[in-house]
Amino acid sequence: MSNLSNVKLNDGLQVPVLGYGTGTALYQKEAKDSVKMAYSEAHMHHIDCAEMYDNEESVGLALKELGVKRDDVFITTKCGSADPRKSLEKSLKLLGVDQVDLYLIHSPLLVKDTELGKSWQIMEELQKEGKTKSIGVSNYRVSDLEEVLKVAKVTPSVNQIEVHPYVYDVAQSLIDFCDSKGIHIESYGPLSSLIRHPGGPVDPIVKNIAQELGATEGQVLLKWAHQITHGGIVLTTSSKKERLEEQIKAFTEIKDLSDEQVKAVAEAGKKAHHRVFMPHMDQ
Ligand SMILES: NC(=O)C1=CN([C@@H]2O[C@H](COP(=O)(O)OP(=O)(O)OC[C@H]3O[C@@H](n4cnc5c(N)ncnc54)[C@H](OP(=O)(O)O)[C@@H]3O)[C@@H](O)[C@H]2O)C=CC1
Ligand SMILES: O=CCc1c[nH]c2ccccc12
Repeated sequence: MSNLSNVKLNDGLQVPVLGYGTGTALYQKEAKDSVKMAYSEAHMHHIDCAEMYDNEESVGLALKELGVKRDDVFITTKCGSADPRKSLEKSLKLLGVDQVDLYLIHSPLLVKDTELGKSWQIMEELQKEGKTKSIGVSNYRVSDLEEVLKVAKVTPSVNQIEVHPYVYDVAQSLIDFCDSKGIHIESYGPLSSLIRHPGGPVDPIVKNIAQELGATEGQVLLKWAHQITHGGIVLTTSSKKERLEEQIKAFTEIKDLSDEQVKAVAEAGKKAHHRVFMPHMDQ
C-alpha cells in the first residue's frame, strides 16, 4: 500500500490526497494498461475519469482484470452532458460498477446558465439514490457556484480546477470562496509550470525549494498545489512507474513547504499567466 493520507470532504467521505488522472491525451480511449500499472505497481488507488475522456470502459476493464475489490479503489467520474442522470447511468455501465465514489459536473458550460441549479438538483437525486457517494463540480467559477448554492440542499463536496503557479493570480479568490463554503479543491494540471511553460519566473524558486527540501521540482509543485488549496486533493498522472512513485513520495516522505516557501512560489507565479485548460475560468 502507498500510505497516502486521506482528505475528508464536507459529507464525511475520505478521498486519497493524490489521484491518478486518465484525462491526459496519451490515455484517452485506451487507459487500461496505464491504470493497471498505476494501481498495481505504484499503488495509486484513486482514479480520476470522465465521460468526455471516452475511456471509462478501459478503466473498468483494468480494475476487473486486476480483480480490484470495489472498496479498494476510489473512482471519480464526470458528467460530460447537460443530463447528469443519463450520463451517470452510462458511466456506471462502462466502468462496471453500481456506484462511483465522486461524481462531478465537468464544466458549467455544459449546462445553460439558467439551469445550473436544476442540474445540481439532479446530482442531489443521484446521490440520494446511491449512484454516487459524493457530488461535486469542476471548472465552476464563483458566479457558477453562487447559482448552485441558491438551490442546493447539498453543498458540492469539491470543485476540480486547474491549479499551478501560473493561474494562481485568478484562482486565489475562487480557492478562498470554496474554502469559505466548505468546498474542497481538487487541483489538476499541477505540474504545468515545469512541463508546459518551462523557463519562467517560477522555475528558479521551485528549484531552490527542491534543493532545500531534498525533493524534486515535480514534488515541490504537487505539495504546493496541496498546500495553497488549504490541504486539497491533487490530480496528476504519468505513464512511467518511477514518476508515479516519486509523486506518491511527495505525500509520504517529503516534508511540507514552509509558509514562506508557499508564498514565494505564489508570488513568482503571479508574474506570468498561462492557463492550459478551460479558458472560461479566466472570465
Ligand atoms: N476537470 C478538468 O477539466 C480536467 C481534469 N484533469 C484531470 O487531472 C489529471 C491530471 O492532470 P494533468 O494536467 O495531466 O497533470 P500534471 O500537470 O501533473 O501533468 C501530468 C503530465 O506530466 C508528465 N509528467 C509527470 N511527471 C513529470 C516530471 N517529473 N517531469 C516531466 N513530466 C512529467 C506526465 O507525462 P509522462 O507520462 O511523460 O510522465 C503527464 O503527462 C488528468 O489526467 C485528468 O484526469 C486534467 C485537465 C482538466
Ligand atoms: O478534463 C479536461 C481535459 C481533457 C482531457 N481530455 C479531454 C477530452 C474532452 C474534454 C476535456 C478533456
